[in-house]
Amino acid sequence: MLKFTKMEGIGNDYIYIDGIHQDVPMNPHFITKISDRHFGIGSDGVIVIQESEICDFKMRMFNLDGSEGKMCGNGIRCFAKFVYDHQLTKKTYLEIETLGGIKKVWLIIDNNKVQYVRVNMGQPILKSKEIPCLFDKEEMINEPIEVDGQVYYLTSLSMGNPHTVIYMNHLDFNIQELGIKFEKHILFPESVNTEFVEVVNRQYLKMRVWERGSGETMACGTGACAVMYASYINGLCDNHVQVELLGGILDISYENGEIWMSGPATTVFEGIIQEEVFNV
Ligand SMILES: N[C@@H](CCC[C@H](N)C(=O)O)C(=O)O
Repeated sequence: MLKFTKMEGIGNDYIYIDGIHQDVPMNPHFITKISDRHFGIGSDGVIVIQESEICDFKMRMFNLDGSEGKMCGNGIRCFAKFVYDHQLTKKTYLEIETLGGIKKVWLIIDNNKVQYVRVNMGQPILKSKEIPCLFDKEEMINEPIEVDGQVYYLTSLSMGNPHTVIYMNHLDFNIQELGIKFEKHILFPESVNTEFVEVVNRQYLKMRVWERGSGETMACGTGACAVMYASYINGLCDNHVQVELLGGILDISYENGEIWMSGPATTVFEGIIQEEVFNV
């Protein structure tokens, strides 16, 4: 049997499992099964807490379809709350190893409770090769790309994982139909997370996201950071914005070449996964 905690960061929900004291079967069958909203616990994916040789902890994250993601912005805030609440550490400043690099995280505690979490998300990467994006220019900033006979202007970057940002007049559109076209687009050999953005003003952006491996989610932390930076370099916003997603608002800023993200982290419930679920 495996203990788990269901947590969410503005509606981006994952199943958190302590992989330090338990053996976690990190295979796609197990991930998709427990993430299923009918046959499992229900989530956008799974996050496993591991020991790290270079940091306080290591975060592994898996999307709904079982694919492994390199970084997760909403996930890392909940990860930090998890290790603090489960007394795996007493520290309120943590360095967390991810496949998308080392992230620095601060827990803001009041009344013995984690009130919100602030993360240094590092430097955004624009180089096409490093995203990776098979575009013939070094960077893809507001470039016209034809998708199914229609032209969209794409700004692509990595926040430790790949993103492409598209500006829209409004966000009332069929994301199921459009999102998948970018996720599977030949320009992105490792697939891509796609953010659709409405600029409300220079300090307030609205977005919807289509995540690779999970489809539409209520929120994406790395996506909100990608949106902030893309909007900043396109001259559409200041260096400190509120980003509104379906599940809530994140505070994102760009200071001295690095992106900062602040937002909530919430525990929903805890439970035990029966052995028959993972012994297949
Ligand atoms: N929801 C996440 C991002 C999760 C990973 C993404 N789908 C990928 O595969 O890159 C976030 O909050 O950043």
